[in-house]
Amino acid sequence: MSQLSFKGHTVVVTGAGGGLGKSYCLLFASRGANVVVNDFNAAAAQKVVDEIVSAGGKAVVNTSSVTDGEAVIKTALDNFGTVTILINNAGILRDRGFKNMTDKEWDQVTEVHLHGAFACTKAAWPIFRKQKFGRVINTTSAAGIYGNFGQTNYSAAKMGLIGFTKTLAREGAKYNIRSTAIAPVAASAMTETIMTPDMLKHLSPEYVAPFVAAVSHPDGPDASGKVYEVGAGFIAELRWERSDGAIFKTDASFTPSAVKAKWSEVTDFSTPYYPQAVTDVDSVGKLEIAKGLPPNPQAAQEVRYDGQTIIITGAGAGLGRAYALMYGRLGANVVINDLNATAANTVVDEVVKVGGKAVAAICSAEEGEKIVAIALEKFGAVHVLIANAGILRDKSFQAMTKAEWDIVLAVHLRGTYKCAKAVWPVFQKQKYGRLLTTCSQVGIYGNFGQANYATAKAGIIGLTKSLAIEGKKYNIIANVLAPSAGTAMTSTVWPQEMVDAFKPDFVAPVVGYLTSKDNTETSGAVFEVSGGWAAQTRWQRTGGYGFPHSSVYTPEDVVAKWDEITKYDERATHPIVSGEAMQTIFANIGNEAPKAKLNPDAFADPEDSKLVADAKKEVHDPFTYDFTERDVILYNLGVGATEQELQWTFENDENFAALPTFGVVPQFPCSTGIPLDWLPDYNPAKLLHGEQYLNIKAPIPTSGSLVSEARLLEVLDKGKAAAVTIIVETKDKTTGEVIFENQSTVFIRGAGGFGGKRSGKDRGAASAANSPPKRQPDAVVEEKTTTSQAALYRLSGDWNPLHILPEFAAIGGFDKPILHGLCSMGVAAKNVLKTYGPYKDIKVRFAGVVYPGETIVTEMWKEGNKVIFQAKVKERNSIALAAAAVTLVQDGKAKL
Ligand SMILES: CCCCCCC[C@@H](O)CC(=O)SCCNC(=O)CCNC(=O)[C@H](O)C(C)(C)COP(=O)(O)OP(=O)(O)OC[C@H]1O[C@@H](n2cnc3c(N)ncnc32)[C@H](O)[C@@H]1OP(=O)(O)O
Repeated sequence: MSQLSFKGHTVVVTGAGGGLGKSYCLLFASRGANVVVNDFNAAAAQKVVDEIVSAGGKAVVNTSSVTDGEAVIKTALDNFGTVTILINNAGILRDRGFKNMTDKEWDQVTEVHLHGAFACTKAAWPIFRKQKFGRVINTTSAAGIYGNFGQTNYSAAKMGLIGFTKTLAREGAKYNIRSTAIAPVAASAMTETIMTPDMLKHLSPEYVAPFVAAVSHPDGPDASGKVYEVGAGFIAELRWERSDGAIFKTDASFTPSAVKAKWSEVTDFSTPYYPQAVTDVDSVGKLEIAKGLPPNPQAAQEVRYDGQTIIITGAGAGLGRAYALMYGRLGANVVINDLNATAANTVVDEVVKVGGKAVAAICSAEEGEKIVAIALEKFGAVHVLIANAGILRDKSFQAMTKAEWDIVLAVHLRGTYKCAKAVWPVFQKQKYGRLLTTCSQVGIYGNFGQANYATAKAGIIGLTKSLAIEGKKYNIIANVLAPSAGTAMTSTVWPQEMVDAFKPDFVAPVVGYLTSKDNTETSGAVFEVSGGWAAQTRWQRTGGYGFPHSSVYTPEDVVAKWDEITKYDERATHPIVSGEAMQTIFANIGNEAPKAKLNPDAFADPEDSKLVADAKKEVHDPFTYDFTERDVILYNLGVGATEQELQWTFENDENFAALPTFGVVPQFPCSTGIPLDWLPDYNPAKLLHGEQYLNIKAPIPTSGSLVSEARLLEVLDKGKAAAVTIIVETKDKTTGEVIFENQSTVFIRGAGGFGGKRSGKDRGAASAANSPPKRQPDAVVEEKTTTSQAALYRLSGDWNPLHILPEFAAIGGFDKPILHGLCSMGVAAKNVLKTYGPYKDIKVRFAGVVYPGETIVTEMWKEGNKVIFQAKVKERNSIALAAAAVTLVQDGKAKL
């Protein structure tokens, strides 16, 4: 494809004085974009601008804080009149174990990552909407996706940005504004300590930037609302995967003990589902099923809370109240936190009535220390924290005020942090703690009009996963619940009958099991729960694509490999911890393509037209062909070897071998992978195989891994047709030894007349005319092909429909499907081998078609160490292979 240009685009990159940000700036500028280089460090930003300007690009510095998004975007408007792409890249780290983390360290990280991204995006948003184009790239991290030790603040912020991205994607869709989250892996202080400098160079930001450019381009792939891990040339997409879950009867038998009895069903991913939005669950249907079930079976040992103290924030009503009553019934001491004193005190009385003990903690959920102090004073310990308090301030992103953003993040995310922080030392000291935080499907999938809420709720997932990791050795278990229930909060957005049907009581038992001492295994997990249904939600990651490290991949390469990057097939995985995810990325460091021996300059030709010269410059990915003896046998059968010839058809024969012309097979996908659609009037149905040259440079293995690299060698303009020759070198993947060289010429009827040269260079044996001597042939062998010959030969990798589909053959001008040229060659070459012994190279011209079922007559003339041959179709007395020859192996020792 042609180069993706960013001419006319203005890209704002935050935190661009070095590392990833700088790399983005250089790439966008090199492709014609105007760039705003934002960084606190004026000197660093200026250096990037200087580098761009001296290379002929356009860039300006901005040194504003990202929290002053207006000022950042204003620089773009003042200098370039608009902004089209915003890359929220600025970030800081304040790593610290949770116990010692200060509020300041928490706040600084959320300030830059979350409030910074909000402010810059908010300032760019109206411009994006007005011009009906915008791209937002938010920078997340594996620490946010999977959690990480010592990074609760960073994990929360980074996961928050995923919720933010997913919501922006929904809100921006109708204005052609796309938002994508990427988790880049690039060399950092952390990786420097565990990797050699040689490995680090493969983790350079240049292995991330082309991906960002590709998904930012107007013609780039649509990655809106999606999450990617990118590093070391490896790219994979992530999505949420949900278990089918378990359904419980919603009556008095729905207890934590019932949940315990069915827990393996909740976490069973054998029939997974891939929700896209909050609405992707049939809650009503599930509730109906729940109602019709028999009473729930209970676990043999009842889940109880006698003597345990539970703190519940926002417990004056709704879910919090339902949890409080459940814990009370099971013998717990419950601390009822709420801002509303009357509500809290009422719930205290209710808990006492059902058999528990309770105390009210009347304060904001952000006052974690105060709540914990009340718990300790009254009950002497805390065993469980349920961070449940929450508010809504829904508004479209365009209309959302900073105050609305701030308060929702403060109550949900900071409030959860503060309460967790306050109980943490208690939990650590007693080496026991159960923490349940409250997320929402909005935080998981994003939702229109809830950018603040989605960000806060997603942030809670990141925080909780990190807490689960840090808490492990202290027997602290932390999970996240995304409940749906009719409450005062949901009543503002749900119809009344839904509010009535989805009782908070139908969520509480799941909370009761997860926070019990009976749960010793499940930690760091996310659950969706509503109306008697409970399911687990986890990340699924595509097998991804790793670009080889022979050169840095390009945005165009990303476009070309998009299907592989985003394909969720059997290679997809479910990483739980960042280490697992990183492994694949680090593994790609070893993905070294064989050093390019095919020097592109060697094929440059002053007589080439610009069209051809440009096409020759394209670099193509190497192709790895993994094969077994089965592939060898299949090929041998495809060119007519029989069960009588066990050396070719039985893998345990002591002389088992591939026929020499098998050498065309490993390279075939590589040579045919070179695009030819740049030729004017290119029609693949009009393509015929014209000539083939194969040079066998080493013994042919019968299984293994071979890597082929292809380049355009020659393009000739035959007037009515184009003749294109491709050269391919095939090496053993392990040893690097060259096994084959192939030169394939295709003849594309109707694609000539583009102004190229007519005659090619002398390529020695590869282009020799090989005219048969005037005498009668020295040997003649006849072989009848079968009518299924092409159908069989296809299985060796040439899937061209010309050989099987009558309709396609008709477009190519044939009455019926024709035989593969390489199949006719294989048949004739096998008969040359049987007559004269092994050879080291072979060249043929496909002069006329053969139909499956026809008889191939091979006529041979031995001339020194060469055998010149031609092949005719007996039934039509027409030439099929001309100008053909092999060079015999002198010592005759090669293994057949
Ligand atoms: C890289 C990927 C590689 C592999 C992809 C392959 C995919 C496969 O699935 C496709 C196939 O297997 S197709 C089946 C095998 N091929 C055939 O059956 C083609 C048979 N040949 C023909 O029909 C004609 O020769 C025909 C049509 C080719 C030419 O006939 P005419 O149009 O009559 O040509 P003519 O007037 O004789 O000559 C014009 C100029 O072209 C040169 N030329 C002729 N035959 C050629 C050939 N086979 N290969 C290359 N060049 C050829 C002539 O020399 C002449 O050049 P100039 O005018 O400069 O003298």
